[in-house]
Amino acid sequence: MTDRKNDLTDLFPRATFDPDGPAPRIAVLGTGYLGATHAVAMAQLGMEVVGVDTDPHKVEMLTAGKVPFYEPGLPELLTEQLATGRLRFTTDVAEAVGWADVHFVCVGTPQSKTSHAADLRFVEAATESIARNLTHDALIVGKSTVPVGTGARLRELVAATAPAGVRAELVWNPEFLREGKAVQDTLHPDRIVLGGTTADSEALLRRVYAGPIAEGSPVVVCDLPTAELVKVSANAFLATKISFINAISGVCEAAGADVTVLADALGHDVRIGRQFLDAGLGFGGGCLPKDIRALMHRSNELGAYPASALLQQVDEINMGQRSRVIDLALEACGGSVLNRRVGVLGAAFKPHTDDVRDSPALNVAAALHLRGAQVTVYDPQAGDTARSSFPTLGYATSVDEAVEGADVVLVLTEWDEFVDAEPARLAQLTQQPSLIDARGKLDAARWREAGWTFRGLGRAAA
Ligand SMILES: NC(=O)C1=CN([C@@H]2O[C@H](COP(=O)(O)OP(=O)(O)OC[C@H]3O[C@@H](n4cnc5c(N)ncnc54)[C@H](O)[C@@H]3O)[C@@H](O)[C@H]2O)C=CC1
Ligand SMILES: O=C(O)[C@H]1O[C@H](OP(=O)(O)OP(=O)(O)OC[C@H]2O[C@@H](n3ccc(=O)[nH]c3=O)[C@H](O)[C@@H]2O)[C@H](O)[C@@H](O)[C@@H]1O
Repeated sequence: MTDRKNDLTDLFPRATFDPDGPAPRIAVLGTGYLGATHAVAMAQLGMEVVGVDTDPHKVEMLTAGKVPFYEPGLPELLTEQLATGRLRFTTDVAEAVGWADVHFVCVGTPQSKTSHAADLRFVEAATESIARNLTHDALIVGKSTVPVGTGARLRELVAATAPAGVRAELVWNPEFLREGKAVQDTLHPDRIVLGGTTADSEALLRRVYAGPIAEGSPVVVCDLPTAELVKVSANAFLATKISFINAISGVCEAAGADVTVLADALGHDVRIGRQFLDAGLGFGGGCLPKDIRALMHRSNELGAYPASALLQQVDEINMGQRSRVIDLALEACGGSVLNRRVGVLGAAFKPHTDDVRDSPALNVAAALHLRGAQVTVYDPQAGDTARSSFPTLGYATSVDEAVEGADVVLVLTEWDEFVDAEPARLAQLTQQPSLIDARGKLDAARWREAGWTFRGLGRAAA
């Protein structure tokens, strides 16, 4: 780190208006999936960065060059950026805030324990801790996903908390990265949304994102509520697209049509597009489910009932897919899974991550376990995270071990390892070769030829 003395009076304007002056120093509060990626990416873009977390274990790991979760490409970039001396991690928020010019808020906004609303305690605490520790003019940038209206309330908090004489602006710059592709999405975003900026803060953020902007990422400058709503609307639209195809998959099943071929045909229409039309077990993860529920809740608060009614249906259709897979498993075992061996392939909420937050796969596995099945789960990356969330399930360290002696095998996350598995060899390991493909990615003909009874969502039974 260079030892640059902070100028308590003009640092913010200097960083904004002088393109040849020192690049703004960045603090990133919260070093989870979003924040760790963001901190590393900001260093990669050439800025000096400090990542701050209240969890000393995470800070220790990141400082040692270890990413506390599985995200392809991130460990290599972390190691590279630590070596430049531009990137460091700390639990000392006062030191980090006193040092930085731009403070990104990347802490969690989980679903509240008692309602569909977002729990904003972490965002409030992080923003308050920034405002309280400011020693010079600074920009606070919200990146966490929040209900519309949050930024306006946080501005009041900052105004009430920041030391007298310090100029602190608060803006919203939501994040759209996908887990599994987080590095790529952060460095090459589809768009950069800047909400509630002044000319100064817009210029400063354009400087922070100069790399992606030069590469063509479009910048949308808007007011604070629009920026907050763009984020949750994007997730709500993606969720709606998935629930739409899952609703149609039910019609396909009843009518003897094939939902995968149908989705391909729909996707050729550029107005529709093929992405997010994979029918199956539905969406899970740390974001889509809680974000549509938070938007449902906020729409109700605002009296915007059509939005909440629509999202209620999207949520119900999505949760219904989990029940449909449980029903298929019961059916495959003759009506009851009591004392039956169930091999579960997949625990993560999607491939290329070890994230099991609201994972449909683990939800189905746990439901079958509750009905008396002996469930053995295998996931190439999410075994440890799954075990700590659902310690009562059985865990295997290979596909073979999970399939061994199974009465039915369920593919619940579409890892390549499962899609490319050898059906003939695996059939020999089972009690009876019975398979449920809940993600629609397996080649049914290949598995049937190898002797498997193959069932999937959205395709007629053979
Ligand atoms: N996970 C993802 O792919 C994306 C997440 N988001 C949004 O980003 C936000 C964060 O999500 P994740 O990174 O997944 O959550 P996470 O739970 O992985 O990370 C949050 C981190 O914040 C830390 N933290 C809590 N309070 C703090 C404080 N006062 N000061 C410093 N650190 C604090 C926690 O210890 C934790 O490490 C959420 O609003 C989420 O909806 C947005 C886009 C993508
Ligand atoms: O706000 C967030 O945190 C992020 O949420 C999602 O990203 P992510 O949760 O990483 O995962 P997605 O790739 O969107 O998948 C979400 C879920 O939908 C499921 N899905 C996806 C696509 C599809 O066609 N069908 C389907 O069931 C996946 O299996 C997974 O469970 C959004 O795609 C990101 O843009 C957003 O930034």
